[in-house]
Amino acid sequence: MAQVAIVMGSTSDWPAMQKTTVLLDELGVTYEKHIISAHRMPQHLQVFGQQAQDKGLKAIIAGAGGAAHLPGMLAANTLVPVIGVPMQSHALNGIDSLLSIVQMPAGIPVATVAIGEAGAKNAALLAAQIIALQDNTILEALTTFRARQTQQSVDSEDDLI
Ligand SMILES: Nc1c(C(=O)O)ncn1[C@@H]1O[C@H](COP(=O)(O)O)[C@@H](O)[C@H]1O
Repeated sequence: MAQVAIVMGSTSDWPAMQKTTVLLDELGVTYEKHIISAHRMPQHLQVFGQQAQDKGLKAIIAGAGGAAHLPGMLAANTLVPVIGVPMQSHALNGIDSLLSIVQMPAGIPVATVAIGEAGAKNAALLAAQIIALQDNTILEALTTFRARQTQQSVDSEDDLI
């Protein structure tokens, strides 16, 4: 049983969304991956959302680009927290994706992260932090991750010439 679902509107989102899996693997968070488009697969989306809680999912990471309705429509169909990742689009550089995801009407929240790969990485960390509220193993993995990240930043000073 996976703790997190990574959902994206298209396989073209995978290069950025794959960044989530690297971090989830590192932290020991289990996940499943799906292509589900609110536009192209509306019935699939509804069924997936309605089954998410019973499957035991603790968070859903949803990446979409352009008119990015996927995260909001998933959130409308479940009480599992949804983290939306705006994909970098060609036409508008991801501003379209960002605004589509972040500007949810009051009542149906989507936790929105930054555009592209940085957002995908933070989505994984945020999902892990949600799970860590009730899972000490993931809490320890996050603590180690933070400590290592801090040390790398401290050490990076030595690279300055
Ligand atoms: N935003 C959505 C949705 C949706 O929100 O339902 N479904 C696909 N897409 C997005 O369309 C972009 C182009 O997709 P294609 O590359 O398949 O044409 C992708 O970034 C995808 O997330």
